[in-house]
Amino acid sequence: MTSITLESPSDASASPEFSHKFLKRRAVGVVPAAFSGGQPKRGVETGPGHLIEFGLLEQLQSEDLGYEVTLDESFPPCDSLRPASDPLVGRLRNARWVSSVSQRVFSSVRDTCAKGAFALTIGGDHSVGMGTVAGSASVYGDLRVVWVDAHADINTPETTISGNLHGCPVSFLLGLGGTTNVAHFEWLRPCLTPDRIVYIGLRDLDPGEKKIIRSLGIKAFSMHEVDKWGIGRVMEMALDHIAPKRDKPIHLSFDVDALDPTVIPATGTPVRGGLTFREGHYICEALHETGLLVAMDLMEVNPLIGDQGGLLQTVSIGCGLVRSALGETLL
Ligand SMILES: NC(=[NH2+])NCCC[C@H](N)C(=O)O
Ligand SMILES: [Mn+2]
Ligand SMILES: [Mn+2]
Repeated sequence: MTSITLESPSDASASPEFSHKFLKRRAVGVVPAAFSGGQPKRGVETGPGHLIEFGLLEQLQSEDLGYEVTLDESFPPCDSLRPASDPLVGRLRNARWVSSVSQRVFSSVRDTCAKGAFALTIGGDHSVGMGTVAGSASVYGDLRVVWVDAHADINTPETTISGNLHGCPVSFLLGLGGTTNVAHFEWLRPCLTPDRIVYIGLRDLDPGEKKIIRSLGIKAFSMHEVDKWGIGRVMEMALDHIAPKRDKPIHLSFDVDALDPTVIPATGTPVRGGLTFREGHYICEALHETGLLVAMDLMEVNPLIGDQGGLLQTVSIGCGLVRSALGETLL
């Protein structure tokens, strides 16, 4: 991995108080997953650039947070890995392209985790979630996943209606419904079990996805449960499910469309009735507090959706979610 290390504030290295159950260093490795091939709307591949331009990396290095930040600068531009021909694989669109980019994300996340640093992936569409989670799981065998999303992204090659792979990464991670035999994805082996993932924020599932979640007994807190219990109880119950003794490494895969479209307008598949600004931040804060969080994805920021004001709001809130997951507090 070619990468640059941005200069850190001088006092950052001198943070002897850094204590984390799994990370070895106060360091973040950032993968700018500039990719749109998992869905049809262009623009989402420029999400990482906008987040970085808004100052995300500097914010993580700031005096307040003090991380050593390394950007994977060699991450290829969106279209450079696009194959000349990418015929449908069954119903799946851009399978070859999604596979090669996800594999690239996989290596970068794996390398960051292997160094004991926090792996932050910014996207980019959520199809590469198969690479991020596979990458952290390859280092942390006992990984748990918190998937925050309006969607379950658990369609299989058989259940998908759209054929868009950003609706499928979880089924690949679990090895469901023929995913282990899809052309081009030979590199990806199942690395998760249904009891090790929990969903928060769901509200727009395809019929086949509901069946899968019910039949596998996957723990899911839809917006109904968030309304019923409040986000505080939901986070306690979610953690009790995946890490009752609070001793397992956790990967947070955060699709910004989990938040309400009034909060996050610049995203490709908005669904009304979503999480509030504070609920989104609370999820990140509560996960940071566990001292178990080893990786985060912030996905589906699409700067081409909506107006300039909505873009600025989306990007600034996106950065805030990452800062919360990395320890920013209100007091
Ligand atoms: N990462 C996302 N925004 N996923 C949206 C998926 C929508 C729909 N369930 C599909 O499979 O096409
Ligand atoms: Mn989504
Ligand atoms: Mn998603």
